[in-house]
Amino acid sequence: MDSSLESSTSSNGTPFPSRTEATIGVDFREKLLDIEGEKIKVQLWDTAGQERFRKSMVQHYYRNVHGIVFVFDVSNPTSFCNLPMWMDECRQHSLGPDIPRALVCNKYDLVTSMTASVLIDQARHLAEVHGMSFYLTSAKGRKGDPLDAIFVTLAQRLKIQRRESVNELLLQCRSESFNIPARVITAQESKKKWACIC
Ligand SMILES: Nc1nc2c(ncn2[C@@H]2O[C@H](COP(=O)(O)OP(=O)(O)OP(=O)(O)O)[C@@H](O)[C@H]2O)c(=O)[nH]1
Repeated sequence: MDSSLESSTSSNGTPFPSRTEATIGVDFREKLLDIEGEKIKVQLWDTAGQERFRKSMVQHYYRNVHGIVFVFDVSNPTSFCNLPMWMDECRQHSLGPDIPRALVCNKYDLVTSMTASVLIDQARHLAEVHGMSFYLTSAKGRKGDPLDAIFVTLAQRLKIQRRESVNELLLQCRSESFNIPARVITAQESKKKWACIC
């Protein structure tokens, strides 16, 4: 969504746009997060929701995706019903289940927990089945909404994944170093091998 006029204040204290333009293609933002003392720059690619503005969404944008946030409008059940289509779109672009993902049930300020309880339960279940973190949010002025938590949690999960794959690589290097065929190893080669283990 592209914002224009600004009026009320959103949950994180920034002005909430009173009128927005539909996203055409993709919109891009950057956010600096502090994850366990490490500064991590998160790039957010917001894809157009409307089919007619999504034509320009080429394969290129799906490359190098490290996390996915599915957002639906809790006051609009159709947007929930569209979720399988979005999940399928990700699958078609080779974004596997190993990529951390979150399901965000937004515009919570427009419903009551009574009227939306069935939809929220279904969404929570969908998130559980697909291993996604689940959030109830309102981008509009509800104090304490977990907007930052969505991205912090994704970044934390990515950090853990990275650590695990580095450990795996190190283990692989170690086991490979025990399988070297018996031959003379030059000083240069042996340096390389140990550099990998360290
Ligand atoms: N009340 C309320 N309005 C919201 C909230 N989030 C977004 N909006 C409003 O909803 C309208 C449309 O925004 P969205 O439907 O989120 O836009 P989008 O999903 O990015 O749609 P595209 O740009 O077409 O991809 C705008 O007028 C926003 O100001 C929310 O949490 N509460």
